Amino acid sequence: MQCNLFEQDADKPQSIDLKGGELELHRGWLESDLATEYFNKLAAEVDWQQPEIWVAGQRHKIPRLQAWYGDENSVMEYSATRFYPTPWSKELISLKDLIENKTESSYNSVLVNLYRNGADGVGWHADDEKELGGCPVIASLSLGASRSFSLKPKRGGKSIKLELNNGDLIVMKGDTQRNWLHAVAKTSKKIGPRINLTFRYIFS
Ligand SMILES: O=C(O)CCC(=O)C(=O)O
Ligand SMILES: [Fe+2]
Repeated sequence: MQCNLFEQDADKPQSIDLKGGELELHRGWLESDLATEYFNKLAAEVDWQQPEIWVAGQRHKIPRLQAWYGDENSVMEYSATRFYPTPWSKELISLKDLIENKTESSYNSVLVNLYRNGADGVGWHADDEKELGGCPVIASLSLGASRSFSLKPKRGGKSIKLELNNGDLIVMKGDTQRNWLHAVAKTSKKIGPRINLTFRYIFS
């Protein structure tokens, strides 16, 4: 068995080695009781919507619920739809402040997704909209049920799968959005709801 020469520092994120991308993983960044408290508050209070998008000439409801919060000027385009942010709630601004401190980056908006069960997911995509700039830092917090988060190189090659649990925080940065796609696959497993928050900085 190979031993780790360095003691894991609980405060230090794990760096996932992506060729042409950077990903930080902060396991259990929020302690599980606190993460569950945030989950419950957000599930009840977020202004959940189920937007429709165009896929191959047809309108479809996205397979999850979604909401967009942020500063007034952080307007976002996603799958040919414009999203105007709802003003920050108390919980969301407190999470934003904590995550800004932790990740030493600033954010002016957050996309919140609710995966109601295993039938909800998000297909392969990159968060590479022009409003996010060339090298976006995207901080992604997971609350509630565990789900598999996958990444695969745009040019083809091996994919990477991470199980994201209640309270885990990942940060995608550098060229990750330029070179990699990510997804949360649907699953037939009987699982409960999960909320994911991706904090972003929108240039307008
Ligand atoms: O739910 C997740 O972990 C990812 C969500 C995502 O990729 C997005 O909102 O752009
Ligand atoms: Fe994404």
